[in-house]
Amino acid sequence: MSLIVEFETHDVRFPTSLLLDGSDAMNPDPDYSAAYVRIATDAGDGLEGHAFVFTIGRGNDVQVAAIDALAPYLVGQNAEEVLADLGGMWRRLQHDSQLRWLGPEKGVMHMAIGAVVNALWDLRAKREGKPLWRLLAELSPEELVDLVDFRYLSDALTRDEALELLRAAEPGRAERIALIEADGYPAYTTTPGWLGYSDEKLARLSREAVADGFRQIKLKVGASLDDDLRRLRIAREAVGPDIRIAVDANQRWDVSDAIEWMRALASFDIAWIEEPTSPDDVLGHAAIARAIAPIPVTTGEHCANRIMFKQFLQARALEVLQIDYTRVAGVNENIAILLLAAKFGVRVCPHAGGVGLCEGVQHLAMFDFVAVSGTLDGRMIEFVDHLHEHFVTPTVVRGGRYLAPSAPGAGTEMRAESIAEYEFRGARADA
Ligand SMILES: C[C@H](O)[C@@H](O)CC(=O)C(=O)O
Repeated sequence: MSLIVEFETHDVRFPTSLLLDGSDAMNPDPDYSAAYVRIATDAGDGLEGHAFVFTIGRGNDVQVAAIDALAPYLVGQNAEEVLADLGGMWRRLQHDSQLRWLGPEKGVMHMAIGAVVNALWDLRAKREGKPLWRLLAELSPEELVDLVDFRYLSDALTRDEALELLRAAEPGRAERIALIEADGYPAYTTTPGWLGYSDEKLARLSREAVADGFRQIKLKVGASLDDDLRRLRIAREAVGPDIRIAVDANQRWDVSDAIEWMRALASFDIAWIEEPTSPDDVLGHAAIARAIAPIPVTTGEHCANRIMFKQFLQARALEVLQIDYTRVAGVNENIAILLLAAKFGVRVCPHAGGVGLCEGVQHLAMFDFVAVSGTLDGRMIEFVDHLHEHFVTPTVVRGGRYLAPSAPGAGTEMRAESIAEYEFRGARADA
């Protein structure tokens, strides 16, 4: 038996100068940051759980403080019992009445629970000697539904319906594991699309993306309609008619603006419009989806929890669902969201535009293919080409596809040298 004895956090911030000349319409100059947590036991095996919440800079100290507040729930606990019942641990943290008061189930405390849950999954996968996607994909349907809290979901997805979905997907698991290991998982890239890039850089990166095997690129939009029209002309010219171009407004518009703006861009054969308005506005997304059909509407990177995703699906307010590795309460909640998407027949294209998100979310997408949806149709994981060098097992994307991780763990362990170099020690910057 071993105990959880170490619970260590770090405020890690990567200056924007490392990244790009301005990011998107709502985050013009972000420092990519990680509110990082490391969990260790006294097992003496040298194995640790590492995870983080992705933030964009000045709020990272607040997020770290929220994670620190969870230490008393973990330190001193029997590690084997905790890792054997991660559904129970998630529900214990999520149902805690005092933690719920800081939510419920949204915001920095919800994401702090997610970081702790994800770090425990990283540790469990290391102990089992498997990449997380493989560990999850080999759990039985009964083990998988035990990970999920179906409270608030039963009007859309019951435990029995989830069991039925998972059992129906059991045949072919071995073949799909082999397929993922042989061919990887499709990716698309946002690398050409950041708002601060010159027209020349946009055209060059778009051509390079096609040469690298990507079949879809994504452009940030929403700052200026004239600029968006010009940039889409340049991108379409650079990639040709067969490569898909998605656009992302990062919550910039009101509903009527979104409809008007997207109608102006429709002639460029848009693959999807991402975050057209507030991530809390389910009915707004539904109105936009109806008005601009057949352009698909998508959201998810700021969707607070499985209950919000449920409503987006019930209202037919999105046609593509974008899970995010650190926005909700960890692997368990993301499994609930993947089951909801499968129930409603909605394709999942995970968000990954941030530090470490590619490394983490690839595991969930591969698990979904093997054990939940059983399909790759129209599905792809976002890829952004920065900061992977700071991870012990960085994402590998080749020929427009994520190669299946083989190293044990969740891929979310940062190199100690990077944490030391980019640990934020200053005073909190002026708001
Ligand atoms: C600030 C983040 O980089 C954000 O722009 C990422 C994002 O919206 C995406 O990758 O999509």
